[in-house]
Amino acid sequence: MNIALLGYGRMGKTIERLAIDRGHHIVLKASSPIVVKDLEQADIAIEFSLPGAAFQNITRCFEANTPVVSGTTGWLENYDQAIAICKQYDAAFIYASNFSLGVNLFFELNKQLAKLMQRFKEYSLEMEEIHHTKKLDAPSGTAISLAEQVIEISNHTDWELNEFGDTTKIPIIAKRIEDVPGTHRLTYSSTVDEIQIEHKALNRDGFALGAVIAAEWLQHKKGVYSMKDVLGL
Ligand SMILES: NC(=O)C1=CN([C@@H]2O[C@H](COP(=O)(O)OP(=O)(O)OC[C@H]3O[C@@H](n4cnc5c(N)ncnc54)[C@H](O)[C@@H]3O)[C@@H](O)[C@H]2O)C=CC1
Ligand SMILES: O=C(O)C1=N[C@H](C(=O)O)C[C@H](O)C1
Repeated sequence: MNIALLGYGRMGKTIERLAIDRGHHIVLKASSPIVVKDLEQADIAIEFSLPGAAFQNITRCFEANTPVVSGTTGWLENYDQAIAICKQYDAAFIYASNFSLGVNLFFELNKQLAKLMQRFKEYSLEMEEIHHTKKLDAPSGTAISLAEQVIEISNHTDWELNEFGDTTKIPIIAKRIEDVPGTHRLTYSSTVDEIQIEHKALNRDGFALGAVIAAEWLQHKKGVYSMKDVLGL
């Protein structure tokens, strides 16, 4: 495939390496806003940029009828509008807060555990996410996805960042430590014990490989999909 990389930072560069290993060609490396014409050589776009840039990049792809895979976090207040534009142009789109196989398996584990725990009121839940100090958004997109999965199943009504006061809300503690690629941990605590699940990324290759696999899967499709569709979960 001819791939346009929209965003050529830590993720863009990792995706480039893995995509070339899989026999693909990089035809665009964009680090600033694009126009429709920039996409004319591309079979697909992979978008990992900044929260303030993602919506415009994604909608340019819809206008160009270039299928787009996006992993940028922190822009989801515009997600519904993006989906409407995707449908208007009969385009193709996958967004995931986390493209790694491991985190997508962890999402399934999280839902199963939340279902099991919801009857047992003696346990309270808290979540922790740890990322490198260059990360712009908090909490992470993955932490928000995990919280939304629990909220759908349990009596929690919302999540809150670095606050513990309201027991109806899931506290998410966001820590920033040099060079950490991404760790997510959920802890159910009672007065006598703790049950904990954790996903720890060891580097960025899992995120990048998942995005390339999603792009290969999306190439000849129309419509809006998720990593659940790609992985058959
Ligand atoms: N969904 C997933 O699996 C993952 C998502 N992410 C997310 O991906 C995003 C990017 O992460 P990193 O690569 O670590 O960030 P980064 O800061 O290393 O790279 C972002 C790049 O976007 C460029 N950029 C700025 N404006 C642009 C525009 N208008 N169009 C295209 N590029 C533009 C910047 O110059 C920069 O090089 C973040 O939102 C992060 O949270 C990161 C890892 C995995
Ligand atoms: O910014 C990052 O680095 C990451 N961002 C994603 C998120 O916000 O969940 C995915 C991964 O944890 C790395």
